[in-house]
Amino acid sequence: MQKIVVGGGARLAGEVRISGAKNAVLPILCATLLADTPVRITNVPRLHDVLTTAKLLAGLGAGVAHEGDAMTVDPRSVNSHVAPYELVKTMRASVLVLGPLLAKHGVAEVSLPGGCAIGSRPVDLHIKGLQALGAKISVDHGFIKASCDGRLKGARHVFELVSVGATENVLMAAALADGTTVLENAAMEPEIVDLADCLNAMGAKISGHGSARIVVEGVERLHGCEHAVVADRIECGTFLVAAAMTGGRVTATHARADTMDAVLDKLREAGAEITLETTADAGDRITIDMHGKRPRAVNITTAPHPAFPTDMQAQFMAMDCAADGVGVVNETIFENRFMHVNELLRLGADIRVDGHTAVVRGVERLTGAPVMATDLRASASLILAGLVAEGETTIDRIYHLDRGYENIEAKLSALGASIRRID
Ligand SMILES: CC(=O)N[C@H]1[C@@H](OP(=O)(O)OP(=O)(O)OC[C@H]2O[C@@H](n3ccc(=O)[nH]c3=O)[C@H](O)[C@@H]2O)O[C@H](CO)[C@@H](O)[C@@H]1O
Ligand SMILES: C=C(OP(=O)(O)O)C(=O)O
Repeated sequence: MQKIVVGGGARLAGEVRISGAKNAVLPILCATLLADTPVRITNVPRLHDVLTTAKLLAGLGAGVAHEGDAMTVDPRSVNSHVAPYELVKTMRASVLVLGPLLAKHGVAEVSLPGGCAIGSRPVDLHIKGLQALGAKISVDHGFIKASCDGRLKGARHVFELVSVGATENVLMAAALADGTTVLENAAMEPEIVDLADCLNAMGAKISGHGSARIVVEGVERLHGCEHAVVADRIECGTFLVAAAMTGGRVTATHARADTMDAVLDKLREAGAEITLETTADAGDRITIDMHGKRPRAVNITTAPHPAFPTDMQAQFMAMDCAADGVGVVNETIFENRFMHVNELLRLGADIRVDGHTAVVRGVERLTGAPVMATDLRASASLILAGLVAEGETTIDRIYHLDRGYENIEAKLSALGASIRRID
């Protein structure tokens, strides 16, 4: 099994190009099932999760073609409505074919995704939202079985909790429903905005996306379009934290600063100078300069967008481990998203966990050690800690990392990090 070896001590400097967002491209690829002509998606990151989604779509019968950073999906040949356990278990986002298959074909069978390392992750809110649009749904032998007579019907639906995936599934289904759907307490993440923008380019009539109230006037058909995936704010944040921890100066290009307010504010609080520049051909350029200083520890509380993202919690915890002072980290989204703590402790960190709160006392020096990645962002946090630890840190189970980071070792090497992949 492959591992990543990180040597500590280099101060990062240079430019890094940010890829398209994993959490935007996955729902968008599922949304292509709603169209009746081919959809071309660009700025597609090369990620394992994208390959899994391509396999899932091909398994449903869609034509899928890759060409550089573009993917074209032809949904006209779809002839199955089953998302099998083998694919869903490796990628939870597979459940996002439920709404599109149901709305377009009137029937869908999707394996229950189950939990994962970060928590139990139920899909009850997806099911309730689709039922509000008139779907008949049962859970049987580990599968969600959904059907509807004719078109789904527009309705007003209030989500009990803010859920990114449930908002996406119901939004996609509502796009082809008969009548108007109003979604209240909807998630406001930038990836939802990107999905809605893509659906609108396909002919949908969606407004209010990016707010907690989304209005969807259902249409009878959606057509192909070309859409460029929004920049990955979590990948970008991860590189900015790497620069902050190493006292470096790094410019992230092709980024979207307006999706990253909470993260940029916390980096400023940690002592970083942040400069933003909008360009015509390279998106936003976000420069972080620590002027060689060690970061100050910061407190963070994760919450739905626009608050601090749970997907950046592990990386900021890694920063606090090596920072000056004490940082308190509150995780309010997932019940079990502290799996990285025990691995960070192996590198010499000082962390006390009490329920959903971790108190992190920055230490002068972390020390390299063999560690194990437990989930995607935990893997990233271990790389970050390794960048400032004395000696070498070897990270096992890096397949998690390949789900969501495109070429992370090449991008970090280009910034001067000592990092390599070994078999
Ligand atoms: C592919 C993708 O975009 N993944 C992101 C998405 O995951 P995902 O869409 O799975 O996360 P949700 O926003 O749905 O989860 C938020 C909370 O709601 C709970 N919940 C969710 C659905 C449901 O039916 N019932 C329920 O109780 C979850 O257990 C969790 O506690 O948003 C998360 C929160 O920003 C991110 O960490 C993930 O990176
Ligand atoms: C938790 C994440 O992804 P997923 O929902 O695909 O597991 C993530 O991107 O950090």
